[in-house]
Amino acid sequence: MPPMPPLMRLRGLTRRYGESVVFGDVDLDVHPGEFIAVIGDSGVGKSTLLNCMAGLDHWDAGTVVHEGADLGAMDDRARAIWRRSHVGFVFQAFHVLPHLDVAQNVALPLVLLGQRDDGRVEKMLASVGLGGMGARLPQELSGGQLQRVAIARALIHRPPLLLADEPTGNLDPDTAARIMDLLIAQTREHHAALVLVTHAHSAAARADRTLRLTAGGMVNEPAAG
Ligand SMILES: Nc1ncnc2c1ncn2[C@@H]1O[C@H](COP(=O)(O)OP(=O)(O)OP(=O)(O)O)[C@@H](O)[C@H]1O
Repeated sequence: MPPMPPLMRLRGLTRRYGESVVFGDVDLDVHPGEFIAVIGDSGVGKSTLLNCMAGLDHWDAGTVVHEGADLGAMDDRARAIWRRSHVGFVFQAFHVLPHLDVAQNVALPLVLLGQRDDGRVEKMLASVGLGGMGARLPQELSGGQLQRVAIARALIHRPPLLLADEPTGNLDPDTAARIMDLLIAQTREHHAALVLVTHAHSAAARADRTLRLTAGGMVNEPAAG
């Protein structure tokens, strides 16, 4: 059988600010359903790379291709439309909208895609441990609960690719461990690929593979132990 084509393929991806190269020559294949952890020194461009993969940032050389579609060839509008249906994004700072209640926050991707809820939001809230909390406002939630909302929102439209940028960075260690359990379990349940940027070795240890971003490209990080 021929090998499965990657969901997303990065080739020679390079990002500069003026004369200074943030990262260069990044090659990466993300396969359907796999969990990749990306680690690297502070400032090496992990968040920038993730934003490029989401089509939220631009790059200076190289390609990002998702299932044959070249993100670099799309204009901003086409990229936004692509992102809506194909990507879920979880940020360190939650990015939950304060004036919408929990259920409305989670339903947002469905609204943007013109899809019906069909009880999906309630089911999703229950599966992230927020059953019955749909009518609450974000200000009434803890940090861990806010990140559960963000995870539910990132997955509600069943995107094949979930990008998470330090999603537990603002949480205490116990809450962080529980949120990581949830993120991994939910990603697996939805058969999504997960690319996680993290400084936490405990989180990286749970990935199918760990890659280190360096100025010169992406290198395999040997498994610990
Ligand atoms: N507007 C800008 N102008 C110049 N350099 C910038 C700008 N924005 C970001 N940078 C630089 O780009 C680099 C990559 O930043 P990025 O946040 O992607 O790194 P990171 O690896 O995610 O860092 P951390 O682990 O600390 O979150 C940093 O060195 C940063 O100083």
